[in-house]
Amino acid sequence: MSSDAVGTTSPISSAHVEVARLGRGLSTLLRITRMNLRHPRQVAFAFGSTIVAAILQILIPQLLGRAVDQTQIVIRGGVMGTAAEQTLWTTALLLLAVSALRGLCTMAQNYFAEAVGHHVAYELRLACYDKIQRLSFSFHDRVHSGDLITLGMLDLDGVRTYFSTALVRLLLLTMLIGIGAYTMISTDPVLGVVALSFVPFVAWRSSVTQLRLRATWLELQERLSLLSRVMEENLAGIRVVRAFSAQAYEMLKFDRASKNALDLAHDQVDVYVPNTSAMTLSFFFALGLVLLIGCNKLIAGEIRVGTLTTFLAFMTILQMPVRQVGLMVNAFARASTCGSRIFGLLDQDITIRDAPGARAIEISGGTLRFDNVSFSYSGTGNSAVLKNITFEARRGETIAIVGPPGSGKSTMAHLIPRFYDVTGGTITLDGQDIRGVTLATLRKAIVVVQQDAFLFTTTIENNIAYGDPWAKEQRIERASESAQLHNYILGLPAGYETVVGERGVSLSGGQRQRLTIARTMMLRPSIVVFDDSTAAIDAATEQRIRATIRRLAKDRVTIVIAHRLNSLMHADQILFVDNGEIVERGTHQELLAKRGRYKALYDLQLRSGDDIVIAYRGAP
Ligand SMILES: Nc1ncnc2c1ncn2[C@@H]1O[C@H](COP(=O)(O)OP(=O)(O)OP(=O)(O)O)[C@@H](O)[C@H]1O
Repeated sequence: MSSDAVGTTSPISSAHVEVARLGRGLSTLLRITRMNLRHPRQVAFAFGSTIVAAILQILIPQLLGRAVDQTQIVIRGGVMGTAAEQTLWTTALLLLAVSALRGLCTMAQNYFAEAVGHHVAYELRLACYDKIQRLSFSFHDRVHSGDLITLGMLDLDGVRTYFSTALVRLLLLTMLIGIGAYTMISTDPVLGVVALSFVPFVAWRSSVTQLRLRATWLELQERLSLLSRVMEENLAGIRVVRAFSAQAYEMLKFDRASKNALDLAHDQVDVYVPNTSAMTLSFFFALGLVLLIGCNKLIAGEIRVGTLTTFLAFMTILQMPVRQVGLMVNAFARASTCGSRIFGLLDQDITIRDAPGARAIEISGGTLRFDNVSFSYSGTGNSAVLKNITFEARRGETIAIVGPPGSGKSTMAHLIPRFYDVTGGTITLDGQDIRGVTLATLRKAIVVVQQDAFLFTTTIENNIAYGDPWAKEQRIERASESAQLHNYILGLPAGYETVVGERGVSLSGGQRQRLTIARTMMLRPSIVVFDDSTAAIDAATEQRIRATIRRLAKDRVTIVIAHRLNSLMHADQILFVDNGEIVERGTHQELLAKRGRYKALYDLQLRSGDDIVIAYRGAP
């Protein structure tokens, strides 16, 4: 048990953890900064316009002070007054020009800073999407798709805003506070210190507020992600929900998740409101003190009205940036957390990939061989799902796999296109270990027709031609004919142009299956695995598809996984799998003659109405 778990963490070890976390945070920020710097022109324009905007902003209080002094001289009148009137006009025009120019510079700063952020977000979005396409199935088994969507939306936004709200703001605040403090203290040290007295307090409270809000914000993100997961699952399983009349239960689940998010939103208000008031109070307190001391100094003739005006204007100008120190600190912290999550995904090891020097697969005889194959999802020898599987299938042969639910049939199918890698033994295709050939050529040669028929939200034609988008119309039609779908499609008002999928025409389970079979037939694979893919099809249609599959099986290896024995009786070899092992093998006749598990299942299926699972258990 770790020391953390028993609550005896030593201060030294927790300090190490903190240092390690800080190191990781810094390296993440450096990595994001490097990505920003890959856009040097926009970065230079953003920083350049920030520097000019800051200098112009600092000029404004000084021009105001001068204008007030000149106004006093004008009011006094006389020759001096007439001369001052001219200068006052110049100062006023200068003030206008400086303000306008500062506005333009701030616009340029925002424009270029946002542009840098958006470019970086675009690059990261593509990199993440590309990585998700290539990551192994074992990764997708572990990570919920809702979490990946959160990563794509919220975390990317945290990195996108890093340049504008952290780096550019750091430069702006350093210049404004630094030059502002220097100008005020060098003009009048006492008044300068009093005027700046609110800065440390506001900067501190603003940082604390933002960091506390951030902690709750992260928690809120977790809770919102849970909320979207609940919603996603509800929508995906809407038929199950309705069938079980579980709306009230689902509503309760959603309400609970929603309430959790609401509680946290209340906590955020509790942090935000008192701290904002304290910051405002401290600013006005400092402003009052400056007025009090400034007026005394004015009466004593130590400073001019213009100087006091400059101080008050400086304070007003500084107030906003100082309050934003917290936003800046938060932007650094947010970018560090969001960035580390994104880089965590990008740095994921792709376990299933081309081996160094992998070559394109060469199909000659088209012989598939499992040699003493074992497999476990955890990657270790423990809890093996498959044990010592050995069989061979030659071109033109059909191998059928049958066995109780959970016995490992689909797992066997998933090992052939390397959705997972074997943990022991080898799988070869024409003598080439499938781990030594390129994945792209392997997966063109081997296609698995899955149990759940997934369709994209596009036309029937595009769905069928998914593996070969440039295929000619006749080929698409031939594929759908062989899947017994052509006549049905012609009967639809838009024919092959009918949009299917989530927002399109609904197809029945059987029609969806036939469409995926047509999609597979387009690829002309050397090995095709039908993973219980005719389960949702009525017996008559299944028989017609089976005839087609048999015709197609002539020049390829066909593997059929099915529970209905009439789908696989014709196979050249039937493997009866139980608990990850082949317990019986042979042709239909041979297996019947053995009078073992297969025969028991066959007898049961002859007597319609019995439960298939009883037969699996009731082996003689
Ligand atoms: N992605 C996965 N991660 C971990 N374990 C898994 C995964 N997929 C399947 N399993 C486990 O592996 C075992 C074999 O599953 P598999 O899907 O291969 O069985 P099957 O014979 O095809 O079952 P069915 O006939 O119900 O489709 C089961 O115990 C299952 O729980």
